[in-house]
Amino acid sequence: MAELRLTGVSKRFAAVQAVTDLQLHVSSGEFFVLLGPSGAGKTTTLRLVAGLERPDAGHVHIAGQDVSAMAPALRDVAFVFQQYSLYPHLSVYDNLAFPLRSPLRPTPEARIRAKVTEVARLLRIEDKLGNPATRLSGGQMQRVAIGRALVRDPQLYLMDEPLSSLDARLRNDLRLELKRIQQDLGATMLYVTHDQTEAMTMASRIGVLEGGRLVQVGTPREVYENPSTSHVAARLGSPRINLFARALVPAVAAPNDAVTVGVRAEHMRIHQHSDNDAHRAARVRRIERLSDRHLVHVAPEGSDQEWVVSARAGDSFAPDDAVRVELLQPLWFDAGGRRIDAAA
Ligand SMILES: Nc1ncnc2c1ncn2[C@@H]1O[C@H](COP(=O)(O)OP(=O)(O)OP(=O)(O)O)[C@@H](O)[C@H]1O
Repeated sequence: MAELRLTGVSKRFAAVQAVTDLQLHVSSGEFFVLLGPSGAGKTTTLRLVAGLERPDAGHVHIAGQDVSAMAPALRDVAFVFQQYSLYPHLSVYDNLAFPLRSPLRPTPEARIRAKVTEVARLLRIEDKLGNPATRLSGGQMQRVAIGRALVRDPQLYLMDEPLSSLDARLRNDLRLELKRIQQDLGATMLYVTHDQTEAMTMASRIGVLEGGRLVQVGTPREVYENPSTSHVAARLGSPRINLFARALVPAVAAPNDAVTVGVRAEHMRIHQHSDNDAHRAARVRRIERLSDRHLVHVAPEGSDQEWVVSARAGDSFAPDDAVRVELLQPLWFDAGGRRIDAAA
């Protein structure tokens, strides 16, 4: 497995600047997740690494070698696309064996059989090896597509939303399996998603892309706890962070330039009997009962906003209760959405 380095990589398609001056270092054995909304430049970044696009500027290094001008087939990367692209006339076995039968990598049949069997077992499709690829469920087809990348031992795996076409249950299962497999193999992974749960649970580090620029890189915890912008704050976490105007909480001490406040549901506390003016008066609207906690939706008095507050399952609230809400860990942002230190 190898490290990946992008330096000053930019790519434009006609009027669209898809990625701008990307600096990115993925260490050997790291599971690096590129997270961002549609159009942020995630797929373009993967395609630049795979060699399916040429950068207008900058360089791509894999294992210390500058591959910027190298043909895709010579880069020794395995790419899994969003939609499974299997050979329908071949069996599952032959689909999995296909990359090993490439003239570029002649492999003895006995070795192919061992590898295909091992990967089929990892992905729990051993009993499907004799099936035609078309006689599989969507989830099984996507497992085969992932398996085709895993049978090889490339320097780098590139995965473009490989789980997005699957139903929620299968996505959960495969998320855990992929992470386990990546750890077992010690594989270097560059993985694209717009699903924050995938990013939070799978990544060693996350890079948040917005408008073709990397706006923050860090461990899931760092990015969650210390987002550099209000956009990044909104990208991670479920329920979504509560973002509102600083003017809505005038009694709470704030840095001078603060325009927007972000407070996560678990960083708000509801008081049923409080006369502390720093706690914002609000009214309960509705309660979502989850197994381990309740999400209480409250409206600050005199506003049309709704905040979501996480409360213990034992706490009892009812719609229309008059309450006060304490902000435990507010994050402050300036007019441009940039984070300001609470001490500023
Ligand atoms: N071949 C192309 N020709 C023209 N424009 C392109 C091409 N490929 C990508 N783009 C544009 O570049 C921008 C980035 O696209 P990209 O596919 O990398 O985004 P993404 O973050 O992967 O989005 P999604 O999550 O929707 O796949 C978009 O505005 C897209 O329309």
